[in-house]
Amino acid sequence: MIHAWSVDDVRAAEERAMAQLPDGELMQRAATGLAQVVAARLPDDTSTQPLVVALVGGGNNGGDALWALAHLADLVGEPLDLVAVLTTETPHEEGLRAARRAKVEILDATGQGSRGRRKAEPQAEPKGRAKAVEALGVADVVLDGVLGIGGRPGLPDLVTELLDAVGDDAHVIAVDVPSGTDPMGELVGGTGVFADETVTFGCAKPVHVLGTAGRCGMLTVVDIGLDLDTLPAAERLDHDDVAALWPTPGPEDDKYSRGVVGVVAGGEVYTGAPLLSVTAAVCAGAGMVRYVGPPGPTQLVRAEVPEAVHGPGRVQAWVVGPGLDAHPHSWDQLGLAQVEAARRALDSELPCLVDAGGLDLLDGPRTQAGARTLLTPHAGELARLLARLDPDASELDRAGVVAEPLRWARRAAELLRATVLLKGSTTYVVAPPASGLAVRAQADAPAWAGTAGSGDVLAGLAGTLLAAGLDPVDAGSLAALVHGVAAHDANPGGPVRALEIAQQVPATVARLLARASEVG
Ligand SMILES: NC(=O)C1=CN([C@@H]2O[C@H](COP(=O)(O)OP(=O)(O)OC[C@H]3O[C@@H](n4cnc5c(N)ncnc54)[C@H](O)[C@@H]3O)[C@@H](O)[C@H]2O)[C@@H](O)CC1
Ligand SMILES: [K+]
Repeated sequence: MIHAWSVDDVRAAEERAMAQLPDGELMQRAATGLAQVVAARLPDDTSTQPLVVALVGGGNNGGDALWALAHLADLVGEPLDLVAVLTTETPHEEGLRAARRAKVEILDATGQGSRGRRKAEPQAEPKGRAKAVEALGVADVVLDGVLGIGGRPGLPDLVTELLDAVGDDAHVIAVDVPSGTDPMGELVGGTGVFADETVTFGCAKPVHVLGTAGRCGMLTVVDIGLDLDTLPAAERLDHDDVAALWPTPGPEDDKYSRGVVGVVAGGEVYTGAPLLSVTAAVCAGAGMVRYVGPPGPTQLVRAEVPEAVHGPGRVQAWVVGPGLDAHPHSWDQLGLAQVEAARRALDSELPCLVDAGGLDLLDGPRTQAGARTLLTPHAGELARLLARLDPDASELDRAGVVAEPLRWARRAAELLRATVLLKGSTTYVVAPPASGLAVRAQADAPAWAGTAGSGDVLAGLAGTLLAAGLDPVDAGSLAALVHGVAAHDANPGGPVRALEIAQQVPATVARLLARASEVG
C-alpha cells in the first residue's frame, strides 16, 4: 500500500527534522537522492554528451533542482551538459551559487537578463529564453523544479511556453510534485506537468496517489529522515495487498461462514444488471448468492447462474440497486414489490452496498445507526444525489463532481454517514470525515472497462467482500483493484465486456493471491 501524508503534516515533520539537523541538510539529502535518480536515467549511448535541463522556480523546489544539477556534475564523472533555466527572478541563492560553481549553464528565461537587472528591450524575446527553448527541445532529461508542495494549481504562461518546447524523447522528472498540480490532489484537471517519473522526498503526498497520480508517472520516494507521526491522508492499494485482505476460506469454513450476499437488483425492465451483479458475486467466491427480484430477471439468473438461490432469506450483506427502478408506476405491482424488498434491506442492520437506483431511495443516513454502508455512485449519480439532498449543492452537476471528486464524495459521506465509492478512471473510497480514515484511490482499470454493466459487476464484487466481513473501505478499494485488474487480464489492450470482467475474477484473484507466495 502506498501511504501519502498531507502537505501540512509533511511541513511539520520537516520542521521537526530541521530543528535537529545542520542548516540545509534536508535539502542536501533531497538533492543528492534526486541527482542519483537522474544519473541512472542518462542515456547509455556514450557517443553524444548527455544534456540535462532543469526548469527552476523561485521556491525550495527550484533549490532542489539547482543543487541536484550541482551534485550531478560530481556524481557522474563523465562529461555532461547541464543547464538551469530560471523561470523566476529570485532563484534559490545558495542553489544558484552551487550550480555556477559546478559549471552549470544558467539561462534566464524571465526577460530580466540576470537577477535584478531591468529589461533593456521589453518587447524583444530575451536571449536566455530562446536558448532555453532550444536546449529543452534536445534535452535527454528535463527536471521540473518549478513548483513543489508550496505550489498552487496552475502554471505561469512562461512555464507553459517552456514546457511546450520539451522534446518528445526527453525523460521528464518532476521534483517532488509535477508543477501546476494541486499537491493535495483535490483539484484534478487544469494545466500542469505530465511527468514520466516523480522523485519525492520523505513520503508520498496526496497528489501522488489521488486522481492526479497519472501526471506523476513512476514514483520514487527518497528517504530524507522525516518522522511522520500522524495518520496518512490518502492511500492506494497495490497488487501485493490483495493476499492480506482477500477473504480466503480455510478448511473449517462453509458457505455461511464465508458470507451469503443478497442482491436486490433490476426488475422487469432492467434484467441484465442483476445477472451481472450475481455473476460477479459468484465469481468473487461468495459462500452463497441470493437473488431477490421479479420473474423476468429471476428466470434469466436461474438459466445463467445455477449457483444462485432465489427469494428473500438470510444474508450477511445486501447489494441494493443495480438496474433498480426506484419509482415504478403505481400499477406496476412487480416493480413496487421490488422497491419494497430494497427498502427492507436498507432498513435492516446488515451491511448494504447501495448502487444506481438504490441511491434514489436514500433520503438521509440509514435508519439503523452504525449499519455498514457503501454507496457506489458514478459522478452523475453523485451529483444527482447531492443536488436532491444537500441544499448547498442544488446546482451540482456531473462536471462539478469530476472537477472536485473528493470534495463531493466527502460531502455525501458526511451527509449520509456512509462510505462513498465514487467510480471513475480514478475510483475514490471515502469514509465519513469523522472516522479520520485516509481516502483510498484506485486507478487499476484500463479505459476499456468504462462500459455499461461494468458498475454492476463492481457492485457484486464489493458486496461479496462486505458479506465476508470486510469493512466498507477495504471492501470498496479491494473490489475496485480486482475489478480493474480483471478487466485488464480479460483482454489486455482491447475492448472488454462487463460479463467477461466478472468471469475473469476467479483467475485474477488466484494470480494476485499467488503473488504473496512468490514475493514472500
Ligand atoms: N522544507 C524542507 O525542508 C524541504 C523542502 N524541500 C523542497 O521544497 C519544496 C517546497 O518549497 P517551498 O515551500 O519553497 O515551495 P515551492 O518550491 O513549491 O514554491 C512556492 C513558491 O511559488 C509560488 N507559487 C505557488 N504557486 C504558484 C503558481 N501556480 N504560479 C506561480 N507561482 C506560484 C509561491 O508564492 C511560493 O513563492 C518541496 O516541494 C521540496 O521540493 C526539499 O528540499 C526537502 C526539504
Ligand atoms: K516540481
